[in-house]
Amino acid sequence: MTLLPISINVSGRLVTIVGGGGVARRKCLSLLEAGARVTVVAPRLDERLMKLADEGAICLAQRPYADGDLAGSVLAYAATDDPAVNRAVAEEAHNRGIPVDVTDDPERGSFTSPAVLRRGDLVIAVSTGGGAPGFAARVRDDIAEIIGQEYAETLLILGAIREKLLTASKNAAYNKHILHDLSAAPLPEMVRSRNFEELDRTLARIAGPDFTLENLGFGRKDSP
Ligand SMILES: C[C@@]1(CC(=O)O)c2cc3[nH]c(cc4nc(cc5[nH]c(cc(n2)[C@H]1CCC(=O)O)[C@@](C)(CC(=O)O)[C@@H]5CCC(=O)O)C(CC(=O)O)=C4CCC(=O)O)c(CCC(=O)O)c3CC(=O)O
Ligand SMILES: NC(=O)C1=CN([C@@H]2O[C@H](COP(=O)(O)OP(=O)(O)OC[C@H]3O[C@@H](n4cnc5c(N)ncnc54)[C@H](O)[C@@H]3O)[C@@H](O)[C@H]2O)C=CC1
Repeated sequence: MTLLPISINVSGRLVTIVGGGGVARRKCLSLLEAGARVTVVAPRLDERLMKLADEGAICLAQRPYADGDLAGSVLAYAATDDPAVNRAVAEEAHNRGIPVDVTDDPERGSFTSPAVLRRGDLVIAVSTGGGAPGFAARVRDDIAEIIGQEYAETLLILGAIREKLLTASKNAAYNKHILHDLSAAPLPEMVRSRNFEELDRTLARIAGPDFTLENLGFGRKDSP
């Protein structure tokens, strides 16, 4: 399958997961990380999901799926161990125009879940189009060896520079040129080695003398 990767904002929105086993748990934890309001419909619950329901972190309908359960959801997951139930969930989702991940039958669904690496706001998602999900996780782990926490810190710095640049000057071509050069510079390497003097010199050279870590609101020694 050739799929289109997109990044969806589910913050504060309702997402329904039908099924409450290990697969549902994995989807649920990613959804909570992204700030979704999650409802799980399943007669039998994984221990972790049960605990989340007890804590009020998710809503629970502890019963078999019934047509209509997807009302008001922006996304749906069919994650039961019963293919007929997953098909019924897929059908309701398609009828309502709700994107659905059919976890046992990707061709029937409208999206699949990638293996995800998060470094702060930096998100790296790996998909094999359903070909070999375990391999997607392995590729994600390989990337994690290369892309460390310094990329999250670099992103914070670049975000602050971008905001300052965009407020200071409306010259889009000039800003684009600076941001391009900053993105290409070895900033993550400098952050990793805590070489903040060189980082400051590089920022000043590319963006201008005002662009020091201190001026951007980052304390020196513990920056950013
Ligand atoms: C289509 C998709 C639908 C979806 O769920 O979205 C799907 C479907 C299926 N997965 C199956 C098996 C496994 N899935 C994993 C793991 C993950 N599966 C994920 C996604 C996806 N799995 C979507 C495609 C993603 C893509 O290809 O890009 C990950 C990446 C993300 C996530 O789940 O959030 C997560 C890694 C999470 C992490 O580590 O962070 C492992 C490894 C393990 O468990 O350790 C195994 C066993 C090894 C193997 O089979 O490879 C089976 C057979 C079930 C059976 O045999 O009964 C089906 C059904 C079928 O293939 O038809
Ligand atoms: N996408 C993925 O990453 C993977 C997908 N799978 C597929 O996902 C399915 C689920 O896997 P697990 O979570 O490990 O299974 P599991 O056996 O741990 O959980 C199944 C869940 O489905 C619920 N369920 C059964 N009938 C239901 C109904 N009528 N309405 C609502 N809920 C119902 C059960 O109460 C239980 O909570 C498997 O059948 C397999 O095909 C399996 C492994 C990985």
